[in-house]
Amino acid sequence: MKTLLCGGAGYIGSHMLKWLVERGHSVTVLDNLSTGHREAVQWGEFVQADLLDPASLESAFAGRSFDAVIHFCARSLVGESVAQPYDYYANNVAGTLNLLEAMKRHGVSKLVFSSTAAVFGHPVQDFIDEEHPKAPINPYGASKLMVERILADAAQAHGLRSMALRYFNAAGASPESDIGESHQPETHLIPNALRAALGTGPGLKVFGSDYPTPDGTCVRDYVHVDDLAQAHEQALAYMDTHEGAHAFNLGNGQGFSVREVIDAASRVAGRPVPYELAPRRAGDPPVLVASSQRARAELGWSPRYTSLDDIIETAYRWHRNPRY
Ligand SMILES: NC(=O)c1ccc[n+]([C@@H]2O[C@H](COP(=O)([O-])OP(=O)(O)OC[C@H]3O[C@@H](n4cnc5c(N)ncnc54)[C@H](O)[C@@H]3O)[C@@H](O)[C@H]2O)c1
Ligand SMILES: O=c1ccn([C@@H]2O[C@H](COP(=O)(O)OP(=O)(O)O[C@H]3O[C@H](CO)[C@H](O)[C@H](O)[C@H]3O)[C@@H](O)[C@H]2O)c(=O)[nH]1
Repeated sequence: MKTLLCGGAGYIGSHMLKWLVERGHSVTVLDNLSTGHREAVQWGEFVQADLLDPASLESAFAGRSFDAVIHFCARSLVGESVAQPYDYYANNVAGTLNLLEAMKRHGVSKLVFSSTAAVFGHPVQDFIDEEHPKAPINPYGASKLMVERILADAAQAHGLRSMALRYFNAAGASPESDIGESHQPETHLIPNALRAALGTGPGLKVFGSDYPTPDGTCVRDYVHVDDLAQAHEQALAYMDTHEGAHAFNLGNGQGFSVREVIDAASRVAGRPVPYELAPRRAGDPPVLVASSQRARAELGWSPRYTSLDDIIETAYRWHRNPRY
């Protein structure tokens, strides 16, 4: 199978790339390297192009044929999206429209799209399933929900088959430590906790300790990047037999508080995570935990990393000696 992997130089995209190539897929990566790393594209073919530049986008399609596109490209910092909404709607919505138009021109009719738990906004139930109301509370989540709606319209108008996969908190790294998470600036909890423990980053700030949760800190559902990669491969197969636009929530179904993550990171690193309590970060819901029953039932998805310590262990191995 020939796949165009947009955003394949990024954190989740590079794990997808490795996963697909190891399973015999032929992959072309398209990335503008705005937040991704050329060093992360260690397999397949690389085309430097920007979704906002139709001519460069065209160069990725020209002379190649693809069975499907997997689309990870996005600006994805919640706080930044509040401050710079135009940039977020331009990159995440207009960029995706350019991609959809190129796919239509070149007869590619299957898409897997990176959506997010942020499409739900404040949860109204403990386990968020696909039927949960979608009421994003920031431009990042709104931009992803707009794309989901465009995909539903594209199915009806153009027969596009699509799978929106809504990740909860992607975490961990390839067990071989050849690729891993390297965002600049790093805003995610697990890398920041590990870098604080290793002394390669500043002390961790715990954003909020007065939330209505058992220990006062936010609760999240951490899912390993390789388990996400497996779901994407299953999503590609699902579209062979299913028309239309579909959406699936992807998480482990278990929530861990920031304090529990700090304890786990300390256990894994064998040393304490230096931290201080800090004010709440704008836009953080207290609890986000997935129900992934639909993905389990319909895709046959079954995450292999169910222990938080095991997930953090793979991240720790990467952060001890990051290659980029
Ligand atoms: N990391 C998470 O926990 C998480 C959770 C939910 C959803 N997501 C979504 O998953 C996707 C990947 O997330 P990530 O953490 O790997 O992010 P990332 O920033 O590491 O990867 C995104 C990649 O897309 C590229 N890119 C961005 N805009 C582009 C453009 N206009 N043209 C070409 N390339 C472009 C970047 O250079 C980067 O390599 C994003 O769409 C994000 O919104 C991530
Ligand atoms: O240095 C830090 C970093 C994070 N946190 C806290 O740790 C929790 C997890 O934060 P992350 O930044 O690791 O993850 P988010 O839940 O904010 O973000 C994830 O979910 C979002 C949707 O809600 C987006 O999809 C985003 O791309 C994805 O990484 C939050 O309560 C946050 O306040 C800290 O206390 N200190």
